[in-house]
Amino acid sequence: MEQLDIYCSYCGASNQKEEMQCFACGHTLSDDETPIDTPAPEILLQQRYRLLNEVGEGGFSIVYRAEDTQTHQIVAVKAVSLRGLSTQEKIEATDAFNREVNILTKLTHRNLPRLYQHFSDAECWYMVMDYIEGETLEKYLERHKQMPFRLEEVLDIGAILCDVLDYLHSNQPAIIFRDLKPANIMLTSGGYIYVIDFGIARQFKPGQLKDTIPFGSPGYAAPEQYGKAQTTPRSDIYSLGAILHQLMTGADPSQSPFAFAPLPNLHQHAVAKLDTLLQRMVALDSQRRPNSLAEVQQVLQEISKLHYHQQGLSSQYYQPAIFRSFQKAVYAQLPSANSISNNIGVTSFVQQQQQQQQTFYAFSPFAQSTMPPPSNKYQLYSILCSLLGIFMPPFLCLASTQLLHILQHHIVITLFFSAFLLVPSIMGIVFGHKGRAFARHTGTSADTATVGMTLGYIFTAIYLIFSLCFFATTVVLFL
Ligand SMILES: Nc1ncnc2c1ncn2[C@@H]1O[C@H](COP(=O)(O)OP(=O)(O)OP(=O)(O)O)[C@@H](O)[C@H]1O
Repeated sequence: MEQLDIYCSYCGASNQKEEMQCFACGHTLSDDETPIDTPAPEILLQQRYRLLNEVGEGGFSIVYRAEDTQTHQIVAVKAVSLRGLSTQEKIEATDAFNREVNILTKLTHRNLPRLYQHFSDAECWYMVMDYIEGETLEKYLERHKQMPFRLEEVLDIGAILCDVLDYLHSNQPAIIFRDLKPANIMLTSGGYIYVIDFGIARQFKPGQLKDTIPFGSPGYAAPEQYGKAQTTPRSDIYSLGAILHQLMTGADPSQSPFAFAPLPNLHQHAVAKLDTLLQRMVALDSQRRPNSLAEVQQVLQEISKLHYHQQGLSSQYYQPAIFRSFQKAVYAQLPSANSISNNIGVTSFVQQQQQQQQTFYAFSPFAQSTMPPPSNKYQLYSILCSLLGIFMPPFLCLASTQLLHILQHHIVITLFFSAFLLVPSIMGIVFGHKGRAFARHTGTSADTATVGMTLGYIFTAIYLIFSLCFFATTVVLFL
C-alpha cells in the first residue's frame, strides 16, 4: 500500500509516517493528521459552517459557499488541502495561506472581503470570509471578448481599483498586491468590485534589492517581478495599466507581454489622455511610471469628468466612481443573486437580509451586497467623549461648591483641572478623525464621527479659553 505522509496540523509541514513530532515546528503528530481531500459539501466545519456548494477553485484551494449556522449569514470558505502536492507545492501552498491570512486580518476596505476566522483540521486549512456573489472579471471577459467595456466604465473600474490599491500601499509597511489580474477581481451583480486572493501579496521591505522569489502572472506582472528588482507599489501600477488596457482593447496581455498598442479612437480627447496615462503606467522602467495610485486615480477622474463633459452632460453632476457602484449595463448579464443561490434552506433568509441591507445602505457601496458594512466603533467613542467633555465640567463645578474656591487658591490644582477638562474633548477629536478615515475606507456614513469631532473642537476651544482666563485670574489673585 502507498505510504502516506503525515502533515502537521500546526504548520503544514510534511513528515514521514513514523515520525512522532513535526520536524519543522516540533508539534506532536498524531495519526489523524494525515489529510484526505478537501471536504465534501454538506459537511459542518467547526460545528458551525455548513458547506453548500463549490464556487471556485484556485491552484491549491477550493472555495465553497457556506452557511454560518450561528448567524445564518452566507460566507465563503476557502479550503486548502496539501494532499498529493509535491514538497515544493506544499511549501508554496503553506506560504500562500499564511500570507493571505496575515494580510487580510489587518485590512478593512469596502472592496476587499473581510476575513472572519481561520482554522485547520486534520484534513485542510480553512479561511472564512465574506461571500462575494458574482463572477471574476476573467470569466466576464471570456464571455465578452470584443470591446467588453465602455470608456466611462473602464474609468470607473480604474478609479475603484486605484482606491483599494492605494489603501494597501498606504499601510505601514506598504502592502504590495503583486498579482492584480482579471482572475483576482470579482464583479457582483450589483456592480461592485472586490479584489480577492492575497496569496502572493507582500510587505514592502525598504532597502531590499530584489524579491526573495519572483512572482506574478505573465502579461500583468511588471518586469521587476521577474526577479530583477524588488517589487514596489509601482509594480501594482503596471498591473493596473495592463488590465485597463485590456478592458479598452480586448487584447489579452498574457498573449504578448510588455507590448501595449495605442488605444483605438485616439482622436477623442479623453481617449488620448487615457492612452498617455496607460503608456506611463506600463512603462518598463518603473521610475517612468506615475508615483502613486492616488495620482493615477486623480488623472482617471479628470479624464472621466472630461468625457462626461464631452457627452454634453454638466460636470456639476459628475460624481467620482468610488462613491457609487460602477455604472454598467453588465449587471443584467451577470448571474443575479437569485440565480446563483440554490434552494438550500437559508436562501430566502439571505435574500431577506439583502433586501433589508438595500433599504438601509441604499447610497453606500454596500448596497445590494450580501454583507453588512463593518461597524465603526470610533464614531461611538468620538461622540461619547465629546458628550463627556460637555457635561463633565459643569457637573463637577455644581457637585462641589468647594471646587471653585480651591481652584482660586491653588495654581497647580488649577493647572491639572484645566488639563483634565480638555482630555475628553481632545479624545472626541482624535476618535472623530479616526472614525471619518474608517468611514472613508469602508464607504459608510461618517456623520456621527463628524458630529463628535466638531463638538470636540468647539468644546476644546471653549475650555481652552475658559482655562486660560481662569488661570490668569488665579495667578493675579495668587500674586
Ligand atoms: N470571497 C469569495 N466569495 C466568492 N467566491 C470566491 C471568493 N474568493 C474566491 N472565490 C472564488 O474562488 C476562486 C478561487 O479563489 P482564489 O483565487 O482566492 O484561490 P487561490 O487558490 O488563491 O487561487 P490562485 O491559485 O489563483 O492563487 C475565485 O476565482 C473565485 O471564483
